[in-house]
Amino acid sequence: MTQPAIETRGLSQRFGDFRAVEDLNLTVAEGEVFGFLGHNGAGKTTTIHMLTTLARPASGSARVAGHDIVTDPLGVRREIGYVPENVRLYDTLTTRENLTFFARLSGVEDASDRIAEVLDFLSIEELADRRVGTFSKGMRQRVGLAQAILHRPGILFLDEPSSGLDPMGMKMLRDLIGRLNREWGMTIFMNTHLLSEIAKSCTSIGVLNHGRLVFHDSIDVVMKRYGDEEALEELYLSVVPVNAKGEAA
Ligand SMILES: Nc1ncnc2c1ncn2[C@@H]1O[C@H](COP(=O)(O)OP(=O)(O)OP(=O)(O)O)[C@@H](O)[C@H]1O
Repeated sequence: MTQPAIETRGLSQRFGDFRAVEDLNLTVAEGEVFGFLGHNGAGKTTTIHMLTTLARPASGSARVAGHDIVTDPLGVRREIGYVPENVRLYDTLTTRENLTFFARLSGVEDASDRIAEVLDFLSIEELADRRVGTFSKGMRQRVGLAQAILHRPGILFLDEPSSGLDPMGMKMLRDLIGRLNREWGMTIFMNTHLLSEIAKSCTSIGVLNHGRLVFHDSIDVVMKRYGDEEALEELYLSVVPVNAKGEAA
């Protein structure tokens, strides 16, 4: 059996007395498109920060591509790509200059060939020699995605990739995620608020409520049990109770 792409055991994060992620036990198999769902402040970004080694957990452990996030963070970083919700780029540089800079930083060999390949894959050749400072959210996100996949990572983390995109941008992003998964064999871990995106893109889903995993199953099982996309909402509301103010309780 192949090792899981991601495996966490009792993974927890605290900020002072506040428990942002509590005792997370989660396995994501290789080749999955995993959708991580939850209300604002549920702990999704905090989880991604731990798994991408940007933050050290308070307790518990996790392995990403077989590497321990605490004892072997460089091993993890070599195997992953990460697109944060707000992609950080050098606004005065062009797309190509940004990508060249990041390629050098992460030791990518044959940087110019790799850059040409990702520009072509993402259909953004026309953005190559333009400064990114003037780009729309969707354009910036594609440059962020280009940066994240330059070294052909096995696992790609996306934090709220659909946020701020128009319907066309969302469709384009969904197609790209599908192609990265099918054609490049990437495992995708995606934080999202959007049930519709989960239904269209994901092979499995997890639901986080106030830092705790309250549901995890394959999309096939969910669809069989709940029928359609609307029923996903029913599932979500059944595992994340809502208080009188309409907030996750
Ligand atoms: N550095 C920090 N210091 C203190 N509290 C933090 C810190 N980072 C996150 N938090 C808190 O931890 C909780 C989880 O935040 P997180 O950003 O992980 O949520 P999220 O599920 O990604 O939400 P959103 O969908 O709004 O991005 C929130 O209550 C947040 O305010």
